Amino acid sequence: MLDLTYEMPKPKTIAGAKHDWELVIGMEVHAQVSSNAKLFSGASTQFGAEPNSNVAFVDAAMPGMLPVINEYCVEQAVRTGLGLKADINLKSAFDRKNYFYPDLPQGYQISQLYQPIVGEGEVLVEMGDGTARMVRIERIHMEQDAGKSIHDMDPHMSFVDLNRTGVCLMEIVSRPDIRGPEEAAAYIAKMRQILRYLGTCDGNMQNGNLRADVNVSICLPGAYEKYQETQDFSHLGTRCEIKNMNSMRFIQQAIEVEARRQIAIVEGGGTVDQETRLYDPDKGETRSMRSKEEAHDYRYFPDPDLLPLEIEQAWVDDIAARLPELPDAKKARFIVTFGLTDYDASVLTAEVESAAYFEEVAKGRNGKLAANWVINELFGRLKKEDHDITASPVSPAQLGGIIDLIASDAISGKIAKDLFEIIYTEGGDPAQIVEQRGMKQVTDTGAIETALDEIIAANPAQVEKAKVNPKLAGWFVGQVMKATGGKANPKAVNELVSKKLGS
Ligand SMILES: Nc1ncnc2c1ncn2[C@@H]1O[C@H](COP(=O)(O)OP(=O)(O)OP(=O)(O)O)[C@@H](O)[C@H]1O
Ligand SMILES: [Mg+2]
Ligand SMILES: [Mg+2]
Repeated sequence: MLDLTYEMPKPKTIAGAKHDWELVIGMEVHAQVSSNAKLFSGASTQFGAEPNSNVAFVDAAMPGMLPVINEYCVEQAVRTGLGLKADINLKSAFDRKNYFYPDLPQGYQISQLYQPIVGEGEVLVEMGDGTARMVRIERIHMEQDAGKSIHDMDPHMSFVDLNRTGVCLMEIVSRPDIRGPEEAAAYIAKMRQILRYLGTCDGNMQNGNLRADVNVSICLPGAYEKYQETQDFSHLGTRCEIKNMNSMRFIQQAIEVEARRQIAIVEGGGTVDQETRLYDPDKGETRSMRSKEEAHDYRYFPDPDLLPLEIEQAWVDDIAARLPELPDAKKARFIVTFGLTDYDASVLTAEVESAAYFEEVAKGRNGKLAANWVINELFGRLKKEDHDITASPVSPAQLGGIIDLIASDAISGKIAKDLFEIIYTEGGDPAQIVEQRGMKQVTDTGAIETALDEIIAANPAQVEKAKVNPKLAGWFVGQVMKATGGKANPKAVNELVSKKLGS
C-alpha cells in the first residue's frame, strides 16, 4: 500500500479582544446499526412505520420481559471497531443508565459504561488541501436508542412513539483531537464514509441515523500541545457539549458560535461551566439544556438481566478476514493502480458505489481519462438532476465504450461529449451510435486537405496575413473543423495547416 504522509492542518484560531484562542473538539457520534431487528428484541427497525407499530413487549418494558442480545448487532459493532483499527474487547458488559423521560419506558437505557465492546482506535481525517490529522478514537459502546416524544401535533397534548425504542446505537467517542469546525465536518464525513463502506450504519443524517454530540472548549496557543504530551486534561479549557446534531453545516456553525461565547466569558473574567447545550440554528446561538450542578446522577450499575458479553478471538479474526476494502486503502490503491491525483482518488472513493463504478470503467483503460470522464462528465451531469451514481442512466460499459472510441481516435473529445449526451438521454451502444449517426472523426488527411484547400482558395487575404502572423493559423483550423462538422481530427488539421501555411 502507498504510504501517504500528510502535513497536519493548522488549528482554527479565533481572535478575541485580548488573545488569540484555539479550539479543541471531541465528538460522540451516535450511529444507528443497520439491523432489521432491535438490540434486545425482534421488533423491526423500519423507518417511517406507523407510530408504535414496531414495539415488542420488552421495548415497552412490560413486567417480566427480558432482553435477548441480537448477535448481528454485536457483529456490526465489532466490524466497526475493526474498521477504525480499534482494539476489540473480548469481554464487555451492559450497564443501566437510569433517568426518567416519557420516551424511555424502562426508566433506564441499557448502555456500556465500564466495559465497552471496542477500545482505542484511530481515523485519518483529510482536509482536501493535502493536510490530514489522525483523530484518536477512545471507545465504541453499544446502547439502546430512546423513543420519540412528539409535541407539535396538538397544542394541548404530547405523544410518544416507541418505534425507535431499543434500536441499537453505537456511540463512537473520539479523543479531543479535532481542532476546528471544518475538521469536525471532515471527521463526521470520514466516519460516515467508513460506516457506509462497512455497511454497519447507513449514515443517513436526515433520518437521524447518524448524529453527534459535539464537545467544545477553548485554550491559548501552546496549551493543547501540553495536553498531548502529558494527556493531562487540566491543560484544556472546560468543555460544553452541544447535543444531537445531525447536519454538517449546523455542526460547523454551532462550534464557532459556542467557541465565541466561551471566549467572551473567559476574556470577561468569568469561567465556563461544564454543561449540555442545544444549538438553535434560527437564532444562531447555543442555549443551556442542563448544567453540571443539575447534572443527572445516572446511577449506572451492571444490568442484572444480561450476562457479560463474551466473544471469541476466532470469531473476531473471521470477521476481520471478511472486511471489505476501506476508504484509505482503496484511495491509495487507486492512486497507484490508475495513476490518479490525491484529489481525484478522494472524489472517486467518497462513496463505495462510485468507486466500484469507476473501477469498472477504468479496468483495462487509461485511468486518468476514465477518472476525467467519471468525475467531470458523469458526476457533473448526475448532479444537474440531483441523481446519485446508482441512478446513472449511463452504465460503466457504455462509458467505457465512449472512452475506447476516444482512445482509438475514432471520435474527437468534442464529439465524445455529444455522444455521452445521446447515451445519457437515449441509451444505446456507443460504437453503433457513432456508426449510425456518422459521428466518426475524419482522420483521412485527403478529406481534411480538400477542405483546407477550399478554405485557402477562398481566403487569399487571410493566407497572406497568416504567413506573417502565425497566430492566425488557429482561424484556419477552426474553419476546417466547421467545414467537417467538428469531426476532423484536430491533430491532423493542425499539422496540415502549419504545413500549408508554412507557419
Ligand atoms: N476539554 C475538552 N474539550 C473538548 N472536548 C473534550 C474535552 N474533554 C473531553 N472532551 C471530549 O468530550 C467527549 C466526552 O464523551 P464521553 O462519552 O466520554 O462522556 P460524557 O459526554 O460525559 O457522557 P455522555 O455519553 O453521557 O454524554 C469525548 O469526545 C472527549 O474527547
Ligand atoms: Mg458519551
Ligand atoms: Mg457526552
